[in-house]
Amino acid sequence: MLLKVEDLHVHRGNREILKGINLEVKENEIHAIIGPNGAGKSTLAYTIMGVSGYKPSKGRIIFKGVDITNKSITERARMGLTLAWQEPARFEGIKVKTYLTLGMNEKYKKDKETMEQKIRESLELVKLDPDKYLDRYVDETLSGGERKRVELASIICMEPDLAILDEPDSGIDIVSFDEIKRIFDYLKEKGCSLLVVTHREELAESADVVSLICNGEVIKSGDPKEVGEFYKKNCGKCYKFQRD
Ligand SMILES: Nc1ncnc2c1ncn2[C@@H]1O[C@H](COP(=O)(O)OP(=O)(O)OP(=O)(O)O)[C@@H](O)[C@H]1O
Repeated sequence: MLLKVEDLHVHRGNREILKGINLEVKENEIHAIIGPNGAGKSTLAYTIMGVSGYKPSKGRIIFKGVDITNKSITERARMGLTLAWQEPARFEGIKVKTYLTLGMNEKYKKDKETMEQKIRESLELVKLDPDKYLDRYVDETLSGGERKRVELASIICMEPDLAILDEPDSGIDIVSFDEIKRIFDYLKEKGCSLLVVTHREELAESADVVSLICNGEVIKSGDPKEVGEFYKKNCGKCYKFQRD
């Protein structure tokens, strides 16, 4: 098992947001997380990554057999875990090509040609013309959607063991399901696992496993179609779907 989340409890302020989450992600698995607004999906993503302010009050996070619950975000990143934020970050003074090189998987860093080829390939996959974007800066001169595409390109260059993607397609204009699916398939083929928070039904249905989170708990996990149908049928009817 690549990732094991055991009985995870997380508080924000004095509210308990995650109330005993159990979740498993296998090697080379695309695992989607679905659920209503405010269910705790992003909180789970940030807690797994170890973002400051998201320290569990109870439970454990095991990654590649190692308990990472108390490890820093940098240590987790070094172990092969990465997170793409819902809101893409800005990096003043850093060009797209530099940004993509910074996190690049060592295996592509052996020579300049291999590096350049990988950078170009990643930009093409996220539908940004390399000739136009390589020398742009990753700051507010790029639109939010463009930065989000650059962030996806950086994950393609990085090929982490597990990428946590928080709504990878939100804010991206006319990104078709096929486009994002192609990126996922590419990463899977390279041996990455993905934990994807999404509101997009077709994206969740194309995953290997879907977990439904409501009110800080995993309500159902398993076959994408089954979990998706359960969600549609029950959303709004069950007390579990109501927020505190
Ligand atoms: N600092 C905080 N203090 C209190 N409550 C918080 C704090 N931060 C977040 N929350 C609450 O935690 C709950 C879970 O938020 P989270 O962003 O994880 O939900 P989500 O499932 O990702 O929602 P969405 O689908 O809208 O992105 C929300 O109700 C939110 O208001």
